[in-house]
Amino acid sequence: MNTTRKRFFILTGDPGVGKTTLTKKLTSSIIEKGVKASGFYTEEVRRNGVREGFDVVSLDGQRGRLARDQSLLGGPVKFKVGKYGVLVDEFEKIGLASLNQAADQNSLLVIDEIGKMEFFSEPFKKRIREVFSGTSSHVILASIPVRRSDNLIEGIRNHSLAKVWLVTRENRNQLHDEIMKEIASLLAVSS
Ligand SMILES: Nc1ncnc2c1ncn2[C@@H]1O[C@H](COP(=O)(O)OP(=O)(O)OP(=O)(O)O)[C@@H](O)[C@H]1O
Repeated sequence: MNTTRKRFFILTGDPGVGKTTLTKKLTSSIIEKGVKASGFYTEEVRRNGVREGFDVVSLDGQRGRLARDQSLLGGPVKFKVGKYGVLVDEFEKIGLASLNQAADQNSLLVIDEIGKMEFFSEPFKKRIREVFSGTSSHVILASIPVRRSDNLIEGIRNHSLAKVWLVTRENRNQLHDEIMKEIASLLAVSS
């Protein structure tokens, strides 16, 4: 693989705009081409229309709790984002572990998302620094929040190997084909 070609595909956009949905569609399309993929998604958890929190789901199908409304967690909560308590241990067991299993060269690493909740995990931050150091040969599909200016996230956004797409309600249905073309060309599979 050409080592200077952009291979960090980054989605950003407002909360709820469709980054996870797009990431899932792209990942399925890429796996269908026979490319190996690992990593995780974060998914909203709703009950009777009310958001209770978020789950972390690895590409190999394991699911854990990333965060829950604090009222649902008995006892004191160490890590909080708004009304949610973040379950760092559960995130590490599923999300971080899925990045550590990352397969060989030319495989896809899915990281949805790199945000405030996930950053309560120091080992996750360390792993993120490693995978974006440019020394591994993974193709990365990741999402980052649009409004957060953390040094590590800014470093990813401005990385010479990164290409960033702003996902909006207007473009979210077109982006799949555009991004798929780039990833397919990089991995030498048909789009
Ligand atoms: N292309 C689409 N067409 C119709 N509905 C969509 C589309 N993409 C996402 N949605 C809906 O919008 C909601 C939020 O989508 P999604 O979870 O993918 O957003 P997100 O940007 O990942 O959110 P978050 O910032 O919370 O991670 C979901 O209910 C999903 O079904």
